[in-house]
Amino acid sequence: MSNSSLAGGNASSATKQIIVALDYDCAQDALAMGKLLDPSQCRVKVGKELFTAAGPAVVEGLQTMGFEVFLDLKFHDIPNTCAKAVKAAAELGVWMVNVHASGGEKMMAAAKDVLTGVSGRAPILIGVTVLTSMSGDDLASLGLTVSTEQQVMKLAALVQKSGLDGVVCSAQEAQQIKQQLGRDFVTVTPGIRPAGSDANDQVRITTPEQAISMGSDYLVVGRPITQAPEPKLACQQIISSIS
Ligand SMILES: O=c1ccn([C@@H]2O[C@H](COP(=O)(O)O)[C@@H](O)[C@H]2O)c(=O)[nH]1
Repeated sequence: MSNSSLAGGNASSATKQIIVALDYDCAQDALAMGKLLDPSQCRVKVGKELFTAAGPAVVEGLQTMGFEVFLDLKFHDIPNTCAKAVKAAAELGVWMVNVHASGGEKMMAAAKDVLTGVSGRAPILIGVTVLTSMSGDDLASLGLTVSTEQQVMKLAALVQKSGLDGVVCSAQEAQQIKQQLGRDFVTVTPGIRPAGSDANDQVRITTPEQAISMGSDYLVVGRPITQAPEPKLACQQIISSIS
């Protein structure tokens, strides 16, 4: 069974819906947080800061600890370069990888195509729609005169047309995406904030419970866990709140 067929519509009844964002500047801190977490209860995300600082070795280290890794590098380049980056990610054995939907259909289709030639289990490939840190005003400053919801839906449809498995979006848009693009189309939602916690630089936020009720498949949670006084407890509380 491919990774893709394990995702989407099945995920809401499965475990491991929490993806902890390990936004650190060195492998040591990321692996130390990994030791506090349980790979049978959550997945982890390696993003631009950690990967740039620590490279593929940190991905391998987390995999050795038993974690499935979402490599969140949001590739956005010409089709050939983007596809080769996705292939390199697949060869690292990551569980999920992403590209920016605004790279367009040709870029996304090339990224999907390259995975057919990868030996072993291909990663779930998703497209980033509108960053959860962005508001309608931010879109307007880019010359986009549509609402965030309209832009997310437009890009999500393009992601699906390009053959990818799903999208990164806010949980606020997850319900509409599921209604229009089908329940098997995966929704991965950052901007998760337990009630009372600081929004930081996030704009389109929901609580974990709201995200699940809106149909989100995977909830990306960083600072509410990694900067909590007791990260292990914070992670367990979020898992309990959606179980
Ligand atoms: O639209 C997006 C896409 C990616 N992210 C990433 O998710 C985490 C969120 O971390 P928090 O500390 O919970 O805010 C972070 O790694 C982002 O790069 C996102 O927030 N929004």
